Amino acid sequence: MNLHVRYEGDDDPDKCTARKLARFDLATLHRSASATPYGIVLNPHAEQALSPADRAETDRLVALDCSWETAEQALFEMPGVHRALPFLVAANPVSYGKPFRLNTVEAFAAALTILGEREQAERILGKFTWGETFLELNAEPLRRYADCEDSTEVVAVQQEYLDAGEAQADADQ
Ligand SMILES: C[S@@+](CC[C@H](N)C(=O)[O-])C[C@H]1O[C@@H](n2cnc3c(N)ncnc32)[C@H](O)[C@@H]1O
Repeated sequence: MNLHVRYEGDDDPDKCTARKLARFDLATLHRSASATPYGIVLNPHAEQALSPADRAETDRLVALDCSWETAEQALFEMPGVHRALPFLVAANPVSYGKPFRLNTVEAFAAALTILGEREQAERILGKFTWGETFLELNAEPLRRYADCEDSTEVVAVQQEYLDAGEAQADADQ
């Protein structure tokens, strides 16, 4: 799939995973929403979860690279099919262990895996020392999401992980 990034440029450029992908010609950066092509927009505020059914939409994936402080709903206003990623855990050094808080390359890799493009997911993560850890940490949920038919099934699988997390938190109290 073709990877596109609406690049806001307000995060540490040295740690920016989108810039690194672009340096290796693995993604294309766009400086404005209007310059960003239509695609499946990876948007944590979206109402619908990404599922394998979205493969039929387009062969373009779009992420918004900005700091989490500015990642409000309004910044995501761009044309496309907006989808949230289901429960997955970050493996990058900035947000290690945090659910839903993936960086750009992790979000692309998760989406590619759910959409059946596992090799491309491995290729982009291969540029980061911690990249393989993301696939290891999330091996089971990624496999299960990729086996789902549609968004309703993905949400049902996600619920199992959320419930398990709550039960663990209760047991720890
Ligand atoms: C907020 S930026 C932070 C990027 C970071 N500066 C970097 O260098 O990778 C991460 C982007 O990945 C995508 N993303 C992350 N978590 C997501 C989720 N749970 N659902 C949908 N998209 C997500 C979104 O496009 C989001 O804007």
